[in-house]
Amino acid sequence: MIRSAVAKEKKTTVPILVVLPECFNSPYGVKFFDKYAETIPDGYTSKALFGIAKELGIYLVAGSFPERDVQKPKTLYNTCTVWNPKGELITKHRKVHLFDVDIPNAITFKESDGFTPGNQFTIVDVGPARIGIGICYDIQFEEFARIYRNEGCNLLIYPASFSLTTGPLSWELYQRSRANDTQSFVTMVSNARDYANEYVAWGHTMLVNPWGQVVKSLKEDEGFIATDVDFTICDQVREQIPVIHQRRTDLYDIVVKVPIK
Ligand SMILES: NC(=O)CCC(=O)C(=O)O
Repeated sequence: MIRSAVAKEKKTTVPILVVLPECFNSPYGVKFFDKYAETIPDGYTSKALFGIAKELGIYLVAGSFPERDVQKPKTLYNTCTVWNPKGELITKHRKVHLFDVDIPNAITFKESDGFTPGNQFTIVDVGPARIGIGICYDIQFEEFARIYRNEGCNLLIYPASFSLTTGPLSWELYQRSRANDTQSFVTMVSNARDYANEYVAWGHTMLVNPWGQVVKSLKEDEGFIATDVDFTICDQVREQIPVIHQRRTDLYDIVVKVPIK
């Protein structure tokens, strides 16, 4: 839950943003995706999210759930929907990088056997926050986060469900790296750990600041983080260490190949 200290100081309405984890209405496993998939926005889960956002008057970055394509019902996406306080669907992000990995004696997962990848960047403005959205494995791709930074984002949100193999190695590392690379706040919001599931999530929901410091984090159990976020910290870091203006784009660059909405 994120509030703006700036808005509070100015005594304007304080936007409240709630973030849910990846695949929050379905087990995370290829064999489950088709069973749990719903069309957006007329499926059961969309209607519930619409109702909650409206009733509580919040912005809701609703983790993700399996989306069934309306035109091509066999096509499924891992999709994050974003709702405003009126209960309107303001945007959705389809996971761009699917979790296809093979680590011997640890984990083999082929998300692309169930989902089709999305093909776009997703940016949403909420009060002083310009939010770039990714889903879980999307965080491993630094160029993806860099594009959000170049587009002026100051908060990167990744609903997530890291594995028990990669979680201890890189869950915190990726968030601190992306926060440091982009001088932004970064959060990954995870499902709690549940050993009854075939895929056991790492947990450890976390918020990292633009200095790359962990602001708050949970352990593996169910829980939530509630905190104010002061985006002036972002401005300070960017002013004091102005790397964005010091890049040598005469030597290298990052190219976007799709229109950014
Ligand atoms: N749900 C996912 O995308 C898992 C990503 C993961 O565990 C990773 O290491 O990345």
